[in-house]
Amino acid sequence: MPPKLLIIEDEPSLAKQMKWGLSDIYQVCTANNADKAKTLLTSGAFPVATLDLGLPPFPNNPEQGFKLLESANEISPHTRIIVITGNDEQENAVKAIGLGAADFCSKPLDLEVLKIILKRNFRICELEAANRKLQEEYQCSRSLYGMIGISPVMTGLFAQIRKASETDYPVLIQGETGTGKEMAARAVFNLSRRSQESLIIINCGAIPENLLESELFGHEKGAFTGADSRKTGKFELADKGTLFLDEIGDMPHTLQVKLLRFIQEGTIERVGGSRVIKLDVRIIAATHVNLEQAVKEKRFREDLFYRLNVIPIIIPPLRERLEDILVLANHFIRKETEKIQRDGLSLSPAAAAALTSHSWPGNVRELQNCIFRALTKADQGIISLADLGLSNTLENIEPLNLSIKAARDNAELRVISQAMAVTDNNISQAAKLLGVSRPTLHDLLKKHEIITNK
Ligand SMILES: Nc1ncnc2c1ncn2[C@@H]1O[C@H](COP(=O)(O)OP(=O)(O)OP(=O)(O)O)[C@@H](O)[C@H]1O
Repeated sequence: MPPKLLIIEDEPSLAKQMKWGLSDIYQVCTANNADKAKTLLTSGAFPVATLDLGLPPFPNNPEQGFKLLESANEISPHTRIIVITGNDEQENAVKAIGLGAADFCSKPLDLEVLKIILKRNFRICELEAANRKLQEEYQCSRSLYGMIGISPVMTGLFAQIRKASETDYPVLIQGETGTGKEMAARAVFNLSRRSQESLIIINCGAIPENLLESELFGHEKGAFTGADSRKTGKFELADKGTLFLDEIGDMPHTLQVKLLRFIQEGTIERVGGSRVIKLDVRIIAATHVNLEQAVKEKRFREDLFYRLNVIPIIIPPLRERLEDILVLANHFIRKETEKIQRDGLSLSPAAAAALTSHSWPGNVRELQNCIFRALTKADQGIISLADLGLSNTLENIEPLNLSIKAARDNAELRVISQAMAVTDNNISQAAKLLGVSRPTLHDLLKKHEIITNK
């Protein structure tokens, strides 16, 4: 389909001439007044529009055109407006550009000149659209509702979260402590059609068993000693919305049965009550324990596990996504320094290397705390190795050599040694494997002081 062009022109003969001359290149629509132009622009369907500044009710005055230009910038900010002005109205053209017009073309119109201007502006529009798309994709692949990650596993995880949010099925998020399970649950909720309703969060591991039941399902007045009024449980509070059951692995067996019943039938009963209450709640559960193992050990009901695990989301520990560590660290530095208005702090190379070689048993939360702690210690503009206080990794860090040359030399040495090993020091075969000539390999062997007996 040819791209759409809007011609805003009140002079019927000129509009007709332009339409006739441009219809074989563009899908041309015309508007002979500002109101009609605004209505058409609202669709956002026109990458480019031409605008004759003199519009009714004052065709000899450019003010109506200027006003429309300003509104067009708001109604359809991506439309490039080409202003059509009289030859002797240079001032108006300049003013129009100042108000946001992309270009101008003088009257009397030379159709060939207009075609060149249009072509250029349609091209710019295409490039701008492609750039916006790239930026959106880039942003989407690096973060999702505050979750940062550039590693392939994290970008894959963002895609999984988006998919999960399109349905109403239960989601089971598994991952070590501090990996971002709650963040992932919030992202699923925020992206889902239920995002305007409540997200109710309960940590099943933090509440004693006897209280957890009434916290979740509510109780009737007099249900037990001390129940002097009726209590609405989290399930009812989450009606139409989402219930996030954190640390589901810690849920006692008796409550696992009640949860299973809810998932199967969509109903609950309050403690001490006999009324069956039908609810519409999406369940997201999370745990740091290996639930499959817990099922094997009969600590968790197998049927409930399968009911919850309809959409499994597994968040890998930080040590399995090393690419994310510095991105996260810099994110936390930026976020915190903005808060405390202390710009320009950055990690020293040694500190950066220490962060990537630490094993992070506490995952992202531990990294975040480590950065916050370091920020309180860092003076001047640098966060040093000592500021991080990662005592257990310090001894393991070799003196730093972050030069590209050293990295290349290391890689070179490694592959040459491997090639020589697999070919039993046969220079011709090794050179072939490495994709270099024999003399080059000889030079490289000399450079790396690799001694061969052949
Ligand atoms: N990908 C991420 N990007 C930015 N911040 C993150 C990311 N993952 C985790 N965090 C931060 O790390 C901390 C821990 O995250 P969260 O509470 O979601 O983890 P969790 O797995 O639910 O932890 P727990 O197992 O203790 O319940 C939070 O402060 C969160 O903001």
